[in-house]
Amino acid sequence: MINCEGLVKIYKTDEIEVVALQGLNISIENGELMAIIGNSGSGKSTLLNILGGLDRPSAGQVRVGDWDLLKITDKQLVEYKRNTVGFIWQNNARNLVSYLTALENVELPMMLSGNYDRAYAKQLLEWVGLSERMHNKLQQLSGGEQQRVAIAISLSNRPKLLLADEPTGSVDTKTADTILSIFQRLNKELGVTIVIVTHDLSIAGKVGRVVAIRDGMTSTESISRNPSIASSDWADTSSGLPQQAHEEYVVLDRAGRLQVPKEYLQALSIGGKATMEFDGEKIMIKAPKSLTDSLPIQIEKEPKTVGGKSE
Ligand SMILES: Nc1ncnc2c1ncn2[C@@H]1O[C@H](COP(=O)(O)OP(=O)(O)OP(=O)(O)O)[C@@H](O)[C@H]1O
Repeated sequence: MINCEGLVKIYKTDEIEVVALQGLNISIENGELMAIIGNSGSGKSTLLNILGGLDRPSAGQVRVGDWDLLKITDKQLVEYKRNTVGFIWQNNARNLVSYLTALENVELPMMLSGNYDRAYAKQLLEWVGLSERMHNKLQQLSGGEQQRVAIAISLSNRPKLLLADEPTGSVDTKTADTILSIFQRLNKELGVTIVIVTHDLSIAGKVGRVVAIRDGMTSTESISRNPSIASSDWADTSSGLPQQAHEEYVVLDRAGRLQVPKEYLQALSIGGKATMEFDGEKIMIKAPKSLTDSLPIQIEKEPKTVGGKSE
């Protein structure tokens, strides 16, 4: 469904350039329910905005289904956003109208895109557990209920891909669990591919695959052994993900490059250089033997002499 290779995004402002994605690789299968985690500023929202057609990539390859998002024209991008992708944000006020009912809110984008279908709008609200509240005005609904309306709206164009940026960021744990169950159900019943960007490790632990982004590149990937295990049974790993349920892998790009966590490098005082050994089974990266070796540039203490003259 999604394939990004060497994806680069550079934001240019008057004075500075920010490299938000620096050669990111990721593949997401059709029908997957997965999460993307990473520290603030690591490039998660940038990736999601590019996949959602809200932002343009600077270089690299990014494909969603048959669409090539690097080469897509502005006109095609409108069609892509209308037919292929649905979006959910943390701040749902962005796509809800407070003086309309829940049902009218779902019907509105259908009318605007010329695909009005009242039965389907009702069906969507049932799927998100709001059949009893669909005639209530938005302002009469709780934050969690409003977020569920936002999920229904995101599906109103029958997208193949659903992108959710911190969908549980402003709700309590119980509501977050409800929202995740809705995603699981939609994923299973509609077959829609769902990508969730989240800081919430308990959410991340309940999906099939979690990809961690660090400094605009994919760093590690955790694959669920058994997604149905309750998160409270799990022990934490260094990434904070449930150990018994997820197996963590480091991600290598095509050229064999990988990211070594800063903490590991700092713990061994590895600077610009390291030694690497292969013993037939393992690859070991170690700090250089002397401190001088670890400096990025080696400084020669004695000038070399050639034919009696200093060089
Ligand atoms: N429109 C923009 N103009 C300039 N720089 C930007 C813009 N949007 C994002 N950035 C920069 O790009 C980098 C990645 O930002 P991004 O929002 O993708 O990170 P994030 O992982 O989603 O962070 P958070 O979890 O805080 O939302 C950051 O350094 C950010 O300051």
